[in-house]
Amino acid sequence: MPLTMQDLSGLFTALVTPFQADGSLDRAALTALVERQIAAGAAGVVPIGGTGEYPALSRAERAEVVRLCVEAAGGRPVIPGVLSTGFADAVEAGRDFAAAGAAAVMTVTPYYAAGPQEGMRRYFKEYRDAVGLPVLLYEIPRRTTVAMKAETIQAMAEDGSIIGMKYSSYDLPEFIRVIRLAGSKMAVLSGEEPLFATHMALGARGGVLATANVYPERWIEVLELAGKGGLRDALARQADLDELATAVFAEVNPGPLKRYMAMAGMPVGGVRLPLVEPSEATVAGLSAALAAMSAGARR
Ligand SMILES: O=C(O)C1=N[C@H](C(=O)O)C[C@H](O)C1
Repeated sequence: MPLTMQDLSGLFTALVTPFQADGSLDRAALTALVERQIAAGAAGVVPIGGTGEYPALSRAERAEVVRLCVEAAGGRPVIPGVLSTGFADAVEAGRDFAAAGAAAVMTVTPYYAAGPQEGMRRYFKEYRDAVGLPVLLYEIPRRTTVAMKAETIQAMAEDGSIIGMKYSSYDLPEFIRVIRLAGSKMAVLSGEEPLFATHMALGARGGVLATANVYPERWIEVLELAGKGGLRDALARQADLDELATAVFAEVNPGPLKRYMAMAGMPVGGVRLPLVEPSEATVAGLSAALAAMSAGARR
């Protein structure tokens, strides 16, 4: 059965891509990471997004990562990122991932040569028809400079181009407009950790979160509190995670996150160029966040 918007609820972990000391894929660490997420109750996993370093991987490595995630996910949906700049490469990647067993793809708005809103709507309509997999729109203006209008997202949902989207933006008024215009036609997932509880309270059905690599259970707690209308309790439960998010996103993700994972006893190797190891100041922030999370675990 193809994935539908009803399947897009709960926590989806934006997976890092573990590397060995020589920079090659660490297949065993990736398998263990996926199994940990599924055991914790994640609804599915999202490999090779920004957190998974899509731009730094070869075509063959991306397909291998998807295949390994499908093997380890025990039937839970694997929804790989497609971060190619334009149509032909994005279609090629989507077809590779379909062959590797992906349940859907999370495809970023085309960037560098982005086009107007109507061009974006037509792009995703043709893209959906070309890849033959359900598609989630991935909007992240801070990385792409592309911001979608709620009306365009509504049109994309109504013409069947998308079954959902990851909303990675701090524009809360537009988020509310997306929920109002399109929230009954496709699933909105939050991609902004500091806004996650608020997005849930405003109508998101779940999230695609990077720090869930380390703390899936805590994010599921926040999700459940917010989903039951307990926004204040959800925000309180999220407080330690907010300090972690500030430290993790102090530099380009996933450099700080991978270092934090090593500090937390989950070694996943380093990042590939042009990303570099986090600065001393960022590591100090990560250490403070780890102390706060450890203290919070005892509460
Ligand atoms: O890889 C992802 O999916 C995510 N990427 C964003 C980023 O790297 O900026 C962050 C978001 O939490 C998930």
